[in-house]
Amino acid sequence: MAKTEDYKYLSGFGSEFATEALPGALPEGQNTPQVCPYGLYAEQLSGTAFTAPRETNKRTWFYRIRPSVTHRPFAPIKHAFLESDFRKRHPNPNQLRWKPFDIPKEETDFVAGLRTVCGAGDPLSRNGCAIYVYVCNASMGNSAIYNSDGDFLIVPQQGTLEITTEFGRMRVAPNEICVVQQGMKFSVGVSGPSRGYILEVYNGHFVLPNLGPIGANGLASPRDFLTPVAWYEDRDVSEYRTISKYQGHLFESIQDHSPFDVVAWHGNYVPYKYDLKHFMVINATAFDHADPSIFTVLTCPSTKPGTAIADFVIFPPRWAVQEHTFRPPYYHRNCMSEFMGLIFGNYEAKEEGFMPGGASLHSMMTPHGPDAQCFETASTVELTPVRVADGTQSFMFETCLGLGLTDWGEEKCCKVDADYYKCWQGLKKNFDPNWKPTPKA
Ligand SMILES: O=C(O)Cc1cc(O)ccc1O
Ligand SMILES: [Fe+2]
Repeated sequence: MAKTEDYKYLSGFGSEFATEALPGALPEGQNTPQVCPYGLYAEQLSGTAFTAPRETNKRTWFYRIRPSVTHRPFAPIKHAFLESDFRKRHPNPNQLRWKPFDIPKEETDFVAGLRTVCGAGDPLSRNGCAIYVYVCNASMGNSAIYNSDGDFLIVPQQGTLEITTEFGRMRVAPNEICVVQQGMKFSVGVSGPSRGYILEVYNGHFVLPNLGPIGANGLASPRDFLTPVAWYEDRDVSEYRTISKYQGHLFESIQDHSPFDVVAWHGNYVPYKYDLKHFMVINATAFDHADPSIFTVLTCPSTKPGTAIADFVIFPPRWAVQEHTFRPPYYHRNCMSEFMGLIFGNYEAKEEGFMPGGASLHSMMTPHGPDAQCFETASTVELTPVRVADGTQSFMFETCLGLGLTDWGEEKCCKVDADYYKCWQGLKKNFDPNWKPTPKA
């Protein structure tokens, strides 16, 4: 296990980075010299079409000990809980809540611990998204994975992930998130029972949301996104396994060395992490409840303006100060699908039942909102300035797509809380046709 001082990062979102683990390993003035410094091979990883507009064009140049192509053929491997057919089951429009997902007792690494909960679209036409939980307790050892289908946004809930990538090493603890984009090889180390959530997008890459009238600063700041510095190992082993998730299925190929042999790289197509405590919270300071989009950390846009394939939204600790206002989330019906998870603490609209390591899903147009207990309290409480969500962190993956559940998500996980709907049944009729406004003093 690497020590804390071994983790070094470059700061910036969408930046052009250049980093070398040996001095002079990056060629000067060109990408593909006839012979690269130190006898390295040049290899480009493209994250967008060669011809994508300059503003969105993403690629990185690796200088590595051997090119990635030195592997034996891919062979399919089975995984009981990965699914990419989101129309297999009959649709279920109900509000769903899951109790905390179990972490297996038997040895399970990050890949074996992936479970698809729900999703939309498909990776072949590069349209859609998928939501997973991971539950594991063992490091990946001499194996790595890359996702040919899309980008992974990983949200650890329990246990710190030590992620070795071709770019370098990142340590990602609960209350931090990381993004490992399409095609980037990574291997996950853990030091105990670990659990978290993953949002996968097939369409494109995550970007920071536009700030509009907020101005040039606010929400997640570009400088707080961290990308690892170059790190390599020159390690020959008899069997190193590289797994590709390709068209929703896993394939493995064997090679005789570690794929983490990139001595230097430069480019703007990179993995990154972000600590949620840096989020600069903006919210209503006079009255009413601001829509949760005000808490968007990252968004994967669709081609429809302002409409996301998926947003990653958090509910961070903050002050609530609104006057003459029902402060918790309002009751609503949304044209988008909302999947929520809880990293720690509790969520203001549901003090009970929604637990760390569990989840909820409120699908398109399915009504939801505060439970009966929350409504009673928030309708009568004195409206002094109060801290909300202190010591807590919940989040939402919100998508414009309809989400289909998997067998594991709806049944095999055995965590669906059949009593969820009851939390709203106690909402009373308070209507009084003779009601009169209280005279102002
Ligand atoms: O449903 C939820 O709990 C998420 C949510 C929070 C909020 O503050 C406003 C709308 C909304 O969907
Ligand atoms: Fe909602």
